[in-house]
Amino acid sequence: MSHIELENASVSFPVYNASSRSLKNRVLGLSTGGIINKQDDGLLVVRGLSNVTLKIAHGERIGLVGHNGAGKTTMLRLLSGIYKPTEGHSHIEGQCVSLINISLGIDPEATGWENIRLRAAMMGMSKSDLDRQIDAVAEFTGLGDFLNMPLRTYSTGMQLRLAFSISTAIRPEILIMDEWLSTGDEDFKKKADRRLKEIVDSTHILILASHSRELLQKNCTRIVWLDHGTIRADGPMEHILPEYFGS
Ligand SMILES: Nc1ncnc2c1ncn2[C@@H]1O[C@H](COP(=O)(O)OP(=O)(O)OP(=O)(O)O)[C@@H](O)[C@H]1O
Repeated sequence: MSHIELENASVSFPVYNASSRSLKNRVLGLSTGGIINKQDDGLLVVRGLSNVTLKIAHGERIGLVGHNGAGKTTMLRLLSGIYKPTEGHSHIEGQCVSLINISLGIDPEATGWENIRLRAAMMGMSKSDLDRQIDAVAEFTGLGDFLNMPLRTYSTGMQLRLAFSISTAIRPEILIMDEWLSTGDEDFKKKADRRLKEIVDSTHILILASHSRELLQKNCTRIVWLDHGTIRADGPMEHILPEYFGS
């Protein structure tokens, strides 16, 4: 059974090249960003998340909301194991795929085929799994002979097709997303939508950070509301969304 637990977890980013002289305490009153602290040694630290305790069980569909800089992306990275808490603990049980930043091509000099292999390796896909799936992934991209060309010769839409096709070839137990990846031209969008929906439906745990009420309403049953790196509210979608967006 997949599950995730955070216990008093914090994520802080030390900032080495900023001056603390111009810092005013009023940053605390701002509606944007995490909390800026000055340590005893004078080092500035931005707290992306502070003391977060959270349990996510098998079957849950979680939506993350909050103002710009509230800590959503930091939380997604923590929940997908990209970040470790700088204080506190995190425990993640289940194979996790994160569809954050998939638009990035990996190596512009490598061909489409090579980039498929690179991304598969980065996602932790085994060689035998990839060998079994690579033809289907290539077919899904619709890129044909361009797969033999270096990525730098692709348009942005073509790069997205490649990234999307390989990133969604796995059926993960935990799926982490920050937007609905509707990419490409009309034709591709339709099949991309279908594939994304299949993955969202089959995953054990979904975690979706979004500013879109409609997207959250459609896909999530529980909402976690972040505010300056802490949890301001956590509860059923029908209760929290009207509170957050206003009814
Ligand atoms: N690499 C970093 N170095 C320093 N500070 C960081 C870093 N990453 C995030 N932060 C800080 O952590 C806080 C939370 O950022 P995060 O990206 O998690 O917010 P968010 O809720 O995803 O915001 P948005 O809705 O604007 O995308 C912000 O104050 C940000 O400045």
